[in-house]
Order: sequence, then C-alpha cells, then structure tokens
Amino acid sequence: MARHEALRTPVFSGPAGWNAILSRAAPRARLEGATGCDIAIVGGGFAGLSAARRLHQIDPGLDVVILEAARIAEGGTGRNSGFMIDLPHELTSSDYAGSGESRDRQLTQLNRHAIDFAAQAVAEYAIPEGWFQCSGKINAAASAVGMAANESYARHLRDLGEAHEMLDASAMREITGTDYYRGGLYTPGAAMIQPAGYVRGFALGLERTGVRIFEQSPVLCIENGAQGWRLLTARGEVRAERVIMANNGHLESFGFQRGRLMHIMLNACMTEELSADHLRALGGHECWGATPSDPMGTTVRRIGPAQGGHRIVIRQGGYYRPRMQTSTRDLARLVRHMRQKFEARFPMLRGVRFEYCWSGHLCLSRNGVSVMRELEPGLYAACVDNGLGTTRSTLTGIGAAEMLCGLTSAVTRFFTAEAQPDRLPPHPLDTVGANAYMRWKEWRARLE
Ligand SMILES: Cc1cc2nc3c(=O)[nH]c(=O)nc-3n(C[C@H](O)[C@H](O)[C@H](O)COP(=O)(O)OP(=O)(O)OC[C@H]3O[C@@H](n4cnc5c(N)ncnc54)[C@H](O)[C@@H]3O)c2cc1C
Repeated sequence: MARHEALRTPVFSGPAGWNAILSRAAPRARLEGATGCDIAIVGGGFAGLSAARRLHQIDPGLDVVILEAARIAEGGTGRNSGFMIDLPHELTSSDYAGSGESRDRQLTQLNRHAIDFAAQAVAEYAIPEGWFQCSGKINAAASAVGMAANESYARHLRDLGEAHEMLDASAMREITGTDYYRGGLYTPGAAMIQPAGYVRGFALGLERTGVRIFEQSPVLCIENGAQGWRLLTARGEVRAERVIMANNGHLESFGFQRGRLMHIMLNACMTEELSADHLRALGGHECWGATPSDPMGTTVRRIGPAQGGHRIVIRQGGYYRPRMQTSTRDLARLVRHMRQKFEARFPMLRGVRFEYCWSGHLCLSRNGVSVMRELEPGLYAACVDNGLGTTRSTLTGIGAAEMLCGLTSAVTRFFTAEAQPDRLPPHPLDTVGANAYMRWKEWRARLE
C-alpha cells in the first residue's frame, strides 16, 4: 500500500488583497466525515479548477471533489498580479525569451489554448467582464538595462512573427500617468484578470455543474489500498478511484520530486482606493498592466472600479524559501522596498497608503519544466507553475484531466515529453546560491 503523508501544509502571509476588495464570499463547508467520488483533486487553484472543468467537459457523469487547504482565492491563485500571458515569459532569462524558437512557438500556442479555455469558462460561468479582460500588457523600461531587454525581446518576437509595438516615453506617460518609464513594449495577447474574482466565479460555475468543493480542508495523507485512494483531512476522508495533485510546490510536501523544486516567495502590495484628487494628480488610463522589461524588476498594475476600486498594485522581490513560507520580517522588509518603488514611480501619490500587502508561493524547476504526469497508478500531478501559473497551471490541469481520461492532445504530448525537474544543489547551498543570484539580478534590474 502506498502512503504519502504531508510534511507541511500551506501557510500564507498577509491578506490576499484581490479577494479582500471584493464582496465577502460565503464560506464553503470543510470536509467532515467520509465521502466518496470518482476523482479527487488536491488544491483549488488554477490547476485544480481547470482540471475539474476539463474532466466535466470530457465526461459530465464523473463525480469530482476538490479539497482546498485554504479558501478559494486565498491561495497562490488569489495572490498573483493577474497577467495571463500568451508569449514566452521565461523568468530565468534576462528578457523573457525562452530556451529556443521552437519551444517558444509551441508554448505560445499552448498558452493561447489556456487563455481560450479560460475565456470560454468566463462566458459559460457568467464571470463579470472586469475580472477577465483581453487587453494586452506592456513590458515597461526605465533604464538602459530595460530598454536593451525590450529591444532584445522585440527581436525575438519578430523572429517568432508575433505582433508587438514599441512605445516611447510620452506614450508611456499617457498610459501610466508617470514619467518614470523611458519606453515600453506592448503585446496584445495577454488577458488581465482580477485573480480572486476570476477564480471565485470559476469555482461557483464548477459547483453548478456538480463539482463539490471543500475549503479549509488540507489533505494530510493520501494512501492507496485495495479499494482505491483515500485522502485524509483533520476531520474527514474522501475515497476516490483516482486523484489529481494540483497543489503546485506542495507536491514536494508529500515526498514527490524532493530536492528538485525551487520554492520562491513573491510579494505584492495594493494601495487603498485612490481619491478623486489622487486620480486627477495621476492622470493616465484607468486600467493598465506593466511587467518589468527585466524579469527581476517591479510589476505594476492600475485597476478600476470593475476590478475592486481605483488602486495600484505593485509586485517586487522574490526569495528562495524551501519551507514555502514568508516570515513577518521578510514581508516587512519587502514592503519597505515596494514603498520605495512605488514612490519613485508615483511621486504625485505620496501619502497614499498600502492597504494590503501579501506574499505568495511560486514553484519553479531549474530546467523550466512542470510536473504533469502519472506519479503512481491512479495518482496524477498537475504541478510546478514555473512562475506563470495563470496559463501554465491551467494547462497542467487540462493535461492531467485528459491523461487521466486516456486522451492524448497537444497539451498532454507537450508535458509528457518534458524531462524531470533537474536536481538542485543540497541544502543549504541551494538557498544561499539561489538568494545570492536573485539579489544580484535584482540589483542589476534595480530601476526596472
Ligand atoms: C505576488 C505574485 C505575483 C504573481 N504574478 C503572476 C502573474 O501575473 N501571472 C502569472 O501567471 N502568475 C503569477 N504568479 C504565480 C501564480 O500565482 C502561480 O503560478 C499560480 O498560483 C499557480 O497556480 P496553481 O494552481 O498551480 O497553484 P496554487 O495557486 O498555489 O494552488 C494550489 C492550491 O493547493 C492548495 N494546497 C496545497 N497543499 C494542499 C493540501 N495538502 N491539501 C489541500 N490543498 C492544498 C493551496 O492552498 C493552493 O490553493 C504570481 C505569484 C505571486 C505570489
């Protein structure tokens, strides 16, 4: 009998701001007592919810249960910046280009498949328009380093035949209201989501199709016996024929891929609602999204009433944390950094408070691969987001559902052809090495 106990379950630092600015969602039941189903899914983020939707599309008769450790939209999926990006977005490169033209073409096609899948869910589940907008995004450049990265990425996009537009400083000022940026590279294919709104609407839509979701029900142990799989929580258990692990880096907490997954904690702050005076002083467009031209820079988004109020969301600073947690001290230090970044960009908004500051978890592999495969008979993984889970985890979820149902597709072929995640150096060398490398890269991109 296979038995996998969870070494740790998710711990979140700071409130998930995107969720906090929406009207309160009614809590779902915790798992109490015993229940059975055909397929149990561990984790209710992009991957888990997408897997449930794909399972229902393939066979509406399947009985599916999702067990989420936190509440829907309070985990990593509700803590990101909401850029659902179609193009290559390789965080370990200096300009987002991936490891080769052919893989980048393939990934772009797959990312667009994920965005289409999400757009269909938005239509079918009647998710409000403001929570999913195909408005494109900008790679914003503030220094010579950023301008060079944009030039280099634009060359890559030209080679791939992808649409893009270079923006000069005055166009950037017109959009963002600040003269901080020297230029930008606009690409039209990204969808901008209100992550909490999107994922809450997605979960409600799934429930209307019969999927059962239990919140605050961390799975503590999974075991396989003669009667299939048993998933144990503190107060209940689910028996299932098959299981999809959609818990991203916490796959390692169950003993899988040990020493091969990089756990990065990323951080973000969201301002209080901007007053009419602030809005006048700021100018610019009501909604825009700017990723940094250098992946180690600062992401900024401005949102409007359709997303939860006129606010600015800023993201900066990643730390390698194998225990998958951000300490209060780490978060306080990062909030100070983000304050500096905010004030440098928006001097006209001095005094505007950060209302919500939080940290969330990314899981990368050194060689940029995900883990979407059958781990043991009847146990599947849809894990390792590589920093772009809005699309990549949507895809791993789709792929795991298809594989479990015996289908092959471009998605399953892509992931099953991937190598294993590369092994990392042993602790504490991995932590010291990764953090030193990230601090150096951040220093180089300090103006971006
Ligand atoms: C500040 C920040 C900004 C980001 N910006 C972007 C962005 O703009 N675009 C983008 O694509 N990505 C972004 N990301 C990354 C993105 O959030 C992740 O890639 C995405 O959340 C991964 O989705 P997932 O479903 O694979 O995993 P998760 O969202 O982490 O979902 C996994 C779920 O599993 C649950 N879980 C874990 N263990 C258990 C257990 N034992 N039992 C039950 N449930 C369990 C967790 O609670 C969690 O809800 C950002 C991340 C952060 C932190």
